[in-house]
Amino acid sequence: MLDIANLSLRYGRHLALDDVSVSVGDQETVVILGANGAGKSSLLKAVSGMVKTSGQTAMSLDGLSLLNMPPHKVPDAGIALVPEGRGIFGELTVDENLMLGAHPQRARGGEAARLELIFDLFPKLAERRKQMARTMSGGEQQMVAIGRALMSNPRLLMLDEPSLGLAPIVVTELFAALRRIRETGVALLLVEQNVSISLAIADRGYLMEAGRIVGENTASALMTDPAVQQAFLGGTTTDLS
Ligand SMILES: Nc1ncnc2c1ncn2[C@@H]1O[C@H](COP(=O)(O)OP(=O)(O)OP(=O)(O)O)[C@@H](O)[C@H]1O
Repeated sequence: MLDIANLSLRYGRHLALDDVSVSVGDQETVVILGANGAGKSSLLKAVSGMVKTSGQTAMSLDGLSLLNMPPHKVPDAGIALVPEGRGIFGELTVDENLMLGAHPQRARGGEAARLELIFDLFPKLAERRKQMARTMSGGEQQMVAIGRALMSNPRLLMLDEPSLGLAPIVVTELFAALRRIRETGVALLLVEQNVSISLAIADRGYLMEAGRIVGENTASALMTDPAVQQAFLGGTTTDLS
């Protein structure tokens, strides 16, 4: 579904992404693993049209080229991003934040059904619909950010470090919701440093280092890969079943 080939990206003289090729199949969950500064956020920003690529980059969703697509058109193509830091509007209520996600043409008419799905996934939001977002906990704000992305009726949901700064029990709750979202048929492209829990919901994963893809395998193979264990996991795994 999402095909990225030979993606290169520069910030001035700094080559942040170097010949990166990544794909996400229909309804597939794919995780990009890598240390700080590896280029993970830049990859998601490139797909969202928020940064310009260079070189021989090819990027498409079901054959529709994403290169040169204006960023505000990307949600119309069926791609939603939950950015690092969430990007929600603190002075707006939960409902207002959610409705901001419903602007693409593909989301029109389905707002009520999507709200129902979101409140089923995150009952805490249903109880706090009129609450100002800035007064909510970090975990609840992340739920608002994911909910807002779902309001756009995406085929591909991209998440940039959704677990960042959250307590383990909240992370477990969020990832259980992500697993349910994937069961609704939405493909997920997940950038994470919490390797254990992200591999637990993923089909496949890529390892990224200094702007390059240095490994790729099924999630189960990566989970037991000694190199991954040593670099990220400290010998532990998470069971979400
Ligand atoms: N706007 C920018 N201008 C200049 N350099 C940037 C910019 N954004 C990112 N970089 C650099 O590009 C590299 C990749 O950054 P990126 O944020 O994509 O990495 P990351 O893997 O997501 O890291 P993190 O987990 O810390 O967010 C880093 O060296 C970073 O300093």
